[in-house]
Amino acid sequence: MSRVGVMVLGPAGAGKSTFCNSIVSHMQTIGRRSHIVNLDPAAEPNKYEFTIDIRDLISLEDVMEEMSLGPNGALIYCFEYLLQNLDWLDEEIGDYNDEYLIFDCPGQIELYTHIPVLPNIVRHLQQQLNFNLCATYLLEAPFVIDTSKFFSGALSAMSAMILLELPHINILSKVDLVANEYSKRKLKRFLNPDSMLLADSVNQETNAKFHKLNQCIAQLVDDFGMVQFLPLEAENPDSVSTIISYIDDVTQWAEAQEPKEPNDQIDIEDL
Ligand SMILES: Nc1nc2c(ncn2[C@@H]2O[C@H](COP(=O)(O)OP(=O)(O)OP(=O)(O)O)[C@@H](O)[C@H]2O)c(=O)[nH]1
Repeated sequence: MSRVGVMVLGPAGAGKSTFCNSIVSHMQTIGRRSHIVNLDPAAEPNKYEFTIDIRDLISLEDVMEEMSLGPNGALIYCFEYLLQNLDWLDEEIGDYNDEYLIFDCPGQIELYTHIPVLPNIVRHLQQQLNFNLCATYLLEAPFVIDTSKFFSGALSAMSAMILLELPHINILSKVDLVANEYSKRKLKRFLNPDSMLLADSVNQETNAKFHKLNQCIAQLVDDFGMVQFLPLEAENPDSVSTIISYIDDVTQWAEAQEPKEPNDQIDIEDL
């Protein structure tokens, strides 16, 4: 039997850690055991204690100080160090067999959009540790409600989906912050939007020389089936429970598929 894990991804401040905590609260309510695996070497203290914490292996602060690196360089260093010491992760994950592992990932989206650090960790979890994984990608609803930002967010989500090659669920977080009626109506258009209509609306706000480009981006987002988002209100148990049942459905569906041939690790030089 494979283990189940959910990767929680998205830009800084999108609500990833809050969502991880909401998952743990929900699991406690339904009597299912779950654990947070913190993969952010610069994480702040969290409501629920991390069961597994990358900072026990390496911390951003130490790397910045000892290697005289800035925060971004130090983050990459931490992940390369983790990749070289995956036996640490194997040991930490050890016997968590029937339990639900929630991987709280750093907000620097370059780690899964530009360089193959997280993809390689994902491959390791799948192939060596027999994980059945699902990726969730959070974007803030108040940000995305501006159509041009919707496309930039959808493209970053798509980039993560392509690089990680996992069953993928898009989530619009902080929907409770979308307060007035006009914005709420607008938000509905983004949950299951018609990207071509959205492109028309961006076209009304942008210079004509960009219209063809807007149309192409909308087509791309449409072609990749990136247009569905689930609304999340982290403090609302019903909203969290709906998303978790989607995650369950998607992971069970993925498990039922034919196993893929193991890929080699992705090499930075190949990108
Ligand atoms: N109103 C509201 N605020 C939220 C929600 N989810 C998260 N927040 C707030 O948004 C802020 C950022 O949330 P985090 O969970 O720390 O976001 P993160 O994505 O883990 O941030 P990084 O670790 O910096 O990448 C915090 O102040 C949260 O309380 C939500 O559903 N509604």
